Amino acid sequence: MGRVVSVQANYYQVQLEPGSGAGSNDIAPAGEAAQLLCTRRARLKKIGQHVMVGDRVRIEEPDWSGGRGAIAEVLPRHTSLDRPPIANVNQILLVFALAEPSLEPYQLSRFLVKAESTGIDVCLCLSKSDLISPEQQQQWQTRLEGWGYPSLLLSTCTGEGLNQLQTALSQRITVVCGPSGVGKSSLINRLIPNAQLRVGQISGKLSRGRHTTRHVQLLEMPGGGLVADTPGFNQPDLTCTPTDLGTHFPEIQQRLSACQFNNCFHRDEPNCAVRGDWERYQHYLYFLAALQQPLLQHEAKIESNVKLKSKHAGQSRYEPKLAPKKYRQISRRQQQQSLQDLFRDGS
Ligand SMILES: Nc1nc2c(ncn2[C@@H]2O[C@H](COP(=O)(O)OP(=O)(O)OP(=O)(O)O)[C@@H](O)[C@H]2O)c(=O)[nH]1
Ligand SMILES: [Zn+2]
Repeated sequence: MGRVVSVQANYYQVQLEPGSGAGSNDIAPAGEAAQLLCTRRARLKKIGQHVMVGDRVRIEEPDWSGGRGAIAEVLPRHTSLDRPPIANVNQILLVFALAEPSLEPYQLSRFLVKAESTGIDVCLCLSKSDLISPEQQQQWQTRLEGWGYPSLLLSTCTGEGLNQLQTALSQRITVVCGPSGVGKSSLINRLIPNAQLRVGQISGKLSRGRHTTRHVQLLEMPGGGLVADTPGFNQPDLTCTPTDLGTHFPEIQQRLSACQFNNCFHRDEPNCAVRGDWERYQHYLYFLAALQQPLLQHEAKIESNVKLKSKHAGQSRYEPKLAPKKYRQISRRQQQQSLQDLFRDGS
């Protein structure tokens, strides 16, 4: 048995589990490499079984001296991420710098919502603690606790928090993410000395890091556990539904039992207990509006193509409108116009 730690074309680098295998030929002889370069059995191709980084796999016919093998089976995945494409991740390490680049609350919120929407545990780290005073550090921590997130202070310069980070990463599969230039690669390099990930320089004026991290790869921690670096990106897109958005805010979850509605957007519903003066309420409203916008457009399109038909017993249903004669098709401009009217009426 082993774990796929990287994929290149049709080859899979598999880290072997210590002492795995039943027959004598299945057990790696002492002193042989702990990784095998594997292909995927034709049978797996036939059934459309893909192999991802993070997959736990069974290897057949290992060639110990050549360092080769063939993947015969992919075990069921516990989780599966799209970006980066990694299976069985059980922790997201979200890294934000306290300075250089400065911590933007909306941006952090967006990353938190995105991370929560995967359903995977989130561990929040505040890096470059050496750049701000202990009082300021404390202020940030207290503020983020108000959001529902304890945070770990880190610095690769002073070494603050690195032992705790090592403990947090051991025995788990962790993906490290966050904006560009916050020090993700530097942290991994400190924890895994032979990782040798490229560390970018903050580019002068913009205080933005360069995108220097690529290739999806799981690296083994000295104390156990696997970790993947990801390229920094500054604005993750939110893909959850407006209805689900509230479930990604710990503050809303805390207040939910007091809300009397089960389909509430906590916006202007009367007597909603969630609406209120908690700090991220404005973030919530902002994201909600952004998520609802495309839906409104979609609904407007449907409504312009159907009409509501009343049926007996108070029932009604939508039926397609009779198509206008071909030569009298309405212009795009008119269509736009009517969509805009709909928005005005609806708002
Ligand atoms: N002051 C200070 N600087 C740091 C610290 N950690 C990293 N840096 C610097 O921050 C810059 C960016 O570091 P990286 O490790 O490349 O950041 P990254 O998050 O991997 O960046 P991307 O690969 O672009 O996503 C480098 O110049 C590092 O030397 C820290 O703890 N304190
Ligand atoms: Zn409510």
